[in-house]
Amino acid sequence: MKVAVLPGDGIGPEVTREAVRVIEALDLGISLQEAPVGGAAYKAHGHPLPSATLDIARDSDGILFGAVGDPDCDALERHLRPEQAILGLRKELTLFANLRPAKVFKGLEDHSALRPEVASAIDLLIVRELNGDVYFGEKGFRTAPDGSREGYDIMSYSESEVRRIAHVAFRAAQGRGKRLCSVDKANVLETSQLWRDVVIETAADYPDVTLTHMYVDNAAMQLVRNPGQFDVVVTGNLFGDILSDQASMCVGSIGMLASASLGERQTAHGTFGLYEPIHGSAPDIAGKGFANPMATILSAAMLLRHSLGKSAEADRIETAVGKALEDGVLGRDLGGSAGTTEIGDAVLERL
Ligand SMILES: NC(=O)C1=CN([C@@H]2O[C@H](COP(=O)(O)OP(=O)(O)OC[C@H]3O[C@@H](n4cnc5c(N)ncnc54)[C@H](O)[C@@H]3O)[C@@H](O)[C@H]2O)C=CC1
Ligand SMILES: CC(C)CC(=O)C(=O)O
Ligand SMILES: [Mg+2]
Repeated sequence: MKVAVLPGDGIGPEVTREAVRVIEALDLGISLQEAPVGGAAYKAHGHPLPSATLDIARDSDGILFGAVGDPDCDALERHLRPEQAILGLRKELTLFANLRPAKVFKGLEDHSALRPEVASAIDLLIVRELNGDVYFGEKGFRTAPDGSREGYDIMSYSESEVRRIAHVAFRAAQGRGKRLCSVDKANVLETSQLWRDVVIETAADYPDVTLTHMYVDNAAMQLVRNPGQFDVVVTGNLFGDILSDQASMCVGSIGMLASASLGERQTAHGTFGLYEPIHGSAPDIAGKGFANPMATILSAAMLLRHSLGKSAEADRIETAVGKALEDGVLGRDLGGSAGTTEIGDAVLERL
């Protein structure tokens, strides 16, 4: 079993280190190969996603990814910016289905941005499309007829892109509470109208799943009003990006939400995928030793479950994280004082 480890920038290496310690402690004979990505790769090799890194990622059974993003690189041309590395990996490896589960761990109810009785009901899965939408459309700057500057990014989805993510979401709903809410902006956007039409067509294959639709502005509101109403949410790349950061605060912190990005490729052990916390490189706290590594540790659990066929070990990691939280091991993001390594130690002790 081969895992590519791409720590990236900012807190990426700090949180990835803790997840790697957890994987190593399980002693599963996994071979870990580290490679540079993001701003770190740009500084060392002149490109945020060097071809050698992409080869290591492609050649693995699964990828553990930290985060990319470096304020020093914000003035670079778009194709050289650190963020292009994660976009490039998702696109090059056809990882189109991003699963972002959000559930309140026991004991965290009081640490949510919501009232405890509202937060405690959260157990949802955001299925975010990852290969299309405005992130990958034609973009650029142009001069308007009056001589002023314009920026543009084309939003589009093809029928096949919507259909394949809809199938993933319906199947996920079948394995959970059998309720799927498709989030779009079909009252304004043609991209969303197509999205809605294709999701409705796909529903015919899943008569056991109840499908509803919600506009994204309402969904943002419902997520804080009554998040317990959601089981599986399927949405596009941009809306899913935003709603998942919002969901993270509903469960307590962005430092808690893990993710899996999957495609269709099967390996000898499971489905090939990339696993990363939903947060970014957090330059504001990088190097200070108090980034919460739990989202990355939980991402490692998803890696074991989906890509390496190690469900029992994934359960062990999730249980250990839950126990650490119940025992009051909380990072600063959750109102506690535990540092990055201390949180890693606490999870390891409870494995
Ligand atoms: N997949 C990726 O690699 C992503 C990269 N980014 C990049 O990261 C950089 C920073 O972006 P931001 O908008 O600031 O988002 P961010 O997610 O990095 O940080 C947002 C806020 O949450 C806090 N935070 C994030 N993760 C945390 C953790 N594990 N523990 C405790 N606090 C945590 C940060 O300190 C910050 O105040 C940018 O360059 C951005 O493009 C952003 C999101 C995803
Ligand atoms: C940095 C972006 C490309 C991605 C992002 O914010 C995310 O995937 O959550
Ligand atoms: Mg994001």
